[in-house]
Amino acid sequence: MSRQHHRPGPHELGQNDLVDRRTITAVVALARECGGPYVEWAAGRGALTRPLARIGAPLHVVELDPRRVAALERAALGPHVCIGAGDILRHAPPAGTRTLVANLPFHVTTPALRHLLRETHWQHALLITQWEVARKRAGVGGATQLTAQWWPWVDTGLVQRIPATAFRPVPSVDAGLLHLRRRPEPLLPASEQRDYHEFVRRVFGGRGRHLAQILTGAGVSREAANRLAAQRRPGALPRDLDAATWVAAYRSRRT
Ligand SMILES: C[S@@+](CC[C@H](N)C(=O)[O-])C[C@H]1O[C@@H](n2cnc3c(N)ncnc32)[C@H](O)[C@@H]1O
Repeated sequence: MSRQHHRPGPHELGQNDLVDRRTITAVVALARECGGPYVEWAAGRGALTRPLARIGAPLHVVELDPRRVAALERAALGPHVCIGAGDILRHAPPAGTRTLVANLPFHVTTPALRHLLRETHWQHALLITQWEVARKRAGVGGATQLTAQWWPWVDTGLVQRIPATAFRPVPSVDAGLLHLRRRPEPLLPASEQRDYHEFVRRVFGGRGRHLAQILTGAGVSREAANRLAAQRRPGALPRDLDAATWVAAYRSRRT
């Protein structure tokens, strides 16, 4: 078959569907708490879509696989549910969206997360990702550059571990439920996003034997770098900083 006519199969599309009732109930209960209108990315066969639709708030659904889209349309979930065929990496949640829910296809987790963080029309995102990804993104046991870059605007929390047996086909690793919340009161103004992102990139890419040296190399005053490093455990690295310390370090740059 030519590349042009290649139709990705279930594995390539990351079609590990949720089948565990308890997990579905927990995700939808949290979505209900966060409130609608809703967007669901990567809706699949509708394991989450159906109970989300029953909440009754507007629900905008995106799925790439045309067969799955057609099946969701046939399910006639109600006039408040809009089923869209499309790529989540290109989808912009409509203005007014409160909560975005996604059991993310594992192969696009990081690009989907990057894309989501750049989108502004959502307040909560409930994301199912591989367990290690969920832990890292939530800053458990060390934060990633991407998490640190968005922390002043988006708070992250790890809700629960989801065993691999909750999916069909069963993936090779467990998953986790990640909760991103847009901070009602950001720790930095949006106008500083670009400078702050660059600062975090410099710190993560910086050289130095210890944290104070790395921070100084990224432009933090020596005094502030020593003070912030002294508040962490010995041997701490940039990934060990929390949101408040990142902001304090950014604000302590030499002018
Ligand atoms: C892990 S399954 C989740 C399905 C369903 N939400 C569930 O929880 O059972 C991921 C779904 O994303 C779809 N998908 C894969 N890549 C996609 C993309 N780039 N944009 C939209 N959907 C995609 C797959 O076809 C699959 O239905």
